[in-house]
Amino acid sequence: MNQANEKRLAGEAAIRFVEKGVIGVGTGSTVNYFIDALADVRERIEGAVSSSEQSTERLKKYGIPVLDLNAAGPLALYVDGADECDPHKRLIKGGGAALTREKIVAAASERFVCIIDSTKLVDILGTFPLPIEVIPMARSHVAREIARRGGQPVWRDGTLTDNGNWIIDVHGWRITDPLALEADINQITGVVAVGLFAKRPADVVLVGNREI
Ligand SMILES: O=C[C@H](O)[C@H](O)[C@H](O)COP(=O)(O)O
Repeated sequence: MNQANEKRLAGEAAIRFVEKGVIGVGTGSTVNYFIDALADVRERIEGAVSSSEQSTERLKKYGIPVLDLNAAGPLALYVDGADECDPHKRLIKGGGAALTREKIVAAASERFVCIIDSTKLVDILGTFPLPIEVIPMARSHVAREIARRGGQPVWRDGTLTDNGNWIIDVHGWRITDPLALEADINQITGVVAVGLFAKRPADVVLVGNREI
């Protein structure tokens, strides 16, 4: 099966987790399939909290109300894609630069259903360069701190996040202890968020329509 087909199946399969209330919605090409399927059951839900301007636009196109997280309160369900997923459901995210808002909505949600195609499954995280959102003036400082830890930082030149910040992608890390690395990077001054989801991994992973 091709990659796009697996993404579509995963997006559609996630609908079975949707109950009434407000749904947390992630970002990316796989989530776009979820939003398309969500449109068919929009009568069932009150609305969505979105993790990006991109997803907000798509949700609104279908007439799905987009709510502010502060107004919505804790969410029962968050559905999002990932760039890599290890056997413990820990993830690398942020290939689309939406990692910070994604982390916030995931943290505020009781259940995180991650939708991916099979190319995203790995034994050890790190083949996909690890995205880090940084305050622009801290870019060089954070890059030096990353290099000191053995990573190769590459500025994603031309990308501005929805929060007005920049992205550094870290190449060359074989992430054997994702929890420790996430905590360590979060301590670097100027880092807004790191695209490692180890403290808050997914609860359910759908690879195509197969739950693992
Ligand atoms: O910032 C983007 C997100 O973390 C996406 O969920 C991730 O990049 C996966 O995207 P896609 O479903 O397009 O492969």
